[in-house]
Amino acid sequence: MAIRYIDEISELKDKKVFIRVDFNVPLDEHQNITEDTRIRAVLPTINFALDAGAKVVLASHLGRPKGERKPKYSMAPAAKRLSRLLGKEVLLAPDCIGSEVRQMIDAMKSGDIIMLENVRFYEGEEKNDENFARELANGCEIYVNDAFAVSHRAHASVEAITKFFPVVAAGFLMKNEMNYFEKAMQKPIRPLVAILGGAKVSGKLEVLESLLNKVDKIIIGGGMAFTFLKALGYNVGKSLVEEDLIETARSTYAKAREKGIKFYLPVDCVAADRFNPEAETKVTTIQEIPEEWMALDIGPATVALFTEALQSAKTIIWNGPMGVFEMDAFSRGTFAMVTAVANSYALTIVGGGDTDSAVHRAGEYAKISYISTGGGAFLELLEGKKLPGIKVLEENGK
Ligand SMILES: Nc1ncnc2c1ncn2[C@@H]1O[C@H](COP(=O)(O)OP(=O)(O)O)[C@@H](O)[C@H]1O
Ligand SMILES: O=C(OP(=O)(O)O)[C@H](O)COP(=O)(O)O
Repeated sequence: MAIRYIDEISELKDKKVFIRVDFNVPLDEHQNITEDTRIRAVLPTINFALDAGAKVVLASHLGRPKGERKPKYSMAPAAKRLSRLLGKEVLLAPDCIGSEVRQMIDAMKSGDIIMLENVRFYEGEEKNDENFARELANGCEIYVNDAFAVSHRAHASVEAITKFFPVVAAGFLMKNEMNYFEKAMQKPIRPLVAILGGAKVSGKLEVLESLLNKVDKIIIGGGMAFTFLKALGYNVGKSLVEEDLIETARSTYAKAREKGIKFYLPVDCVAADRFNPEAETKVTTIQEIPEEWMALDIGPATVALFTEALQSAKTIIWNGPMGVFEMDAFSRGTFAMVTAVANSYALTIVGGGDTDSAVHRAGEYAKISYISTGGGAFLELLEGKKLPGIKVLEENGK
């Protein structure tokens, strides 16, 4: 079955519409939201429901409170920011289930909006517990999932809850995420180039394996490049290497070559004598990384090589920074790649929290075709997995 979207529901007026959003946003030590992209991203869905006269009940998690009610994980800052963005009062419920919440919802009028407290204050959420899901539905009549970033989790507010609604649909953010993903991966305009970086080799090797069946070129930068370089016999000093994955890296590289996929690895780097913003640094070739030093960014020759590799690309997908971009001394490679991707003529799709933040910091946000709100969810889609939250929408669609 195909997914039904919120604009295909015939009657929203006066209906209690439960919208699962992902307001898992970063907060500073004073509980101020430092980045509200995920809240802005669901405004079209919320506004659509409000304009249609629905009574909107929003549910989200924030952080990992592990089934306990902890004030620092309250949805209060998110509700406040949403209220400002909508220019409209957003009431924060004292909980996500229970009689008081139910009374608040029953008293709602058309065009009202309520934010429930963090669904992860209950263990039932992550356990995908049906009883909790039934309570969480709070007597609402229509379920909408617009929480792409958490759709890889089979949790109660994402999966089990759909059993308790006669009408189940997806929101516009979900639609965008799926559309861009399909454009890039199902029917890509070729050449399709994948750029992978970041630190988590273990998580990304599986992604890479499945990408071998789809892409024309692979560019590997960031920490994960050094496991590959070590597998190819280079001495990479103290650079990040996942020793137990060296064999897998070697066979992945060999498979790529067999398939005729161009596989780009760094040829030079910014090496440092320690993992510190004040470290002594120098640009070296990959062959010359000093024994006790570590590579924390790609070097200028690599930037030139990778930029050249992107020239002919018609579709680019990117996850993971090229270096430790949080420290100025090791940020040039990542920012140079942001520029190269932003100025290419390709359809460009970026996913992952750190990559997203690098694009924002470089001020190139507007030039990227699509920035996914999902990190883990985006990677699981790339791996070819069916996300539980999307599967239930398909099963309950049209
Ligand atoms: N050469 C490197 N050595 C160590 N860490 C690196 C290196 N390059 C990038 N990183 C780190 O990788 C982290 C991001 O990795 P990851 O979480 O896999 O990416 P994303 O969040 O975009 O999916 C960043 O914090 C960055 O500092
Ligand atoms: O931030 C999220 O995912 P991400 O860090 O993979 O982008 C989602 O809100 C999921 O959170 P979780 O990884 O605690 O289940």
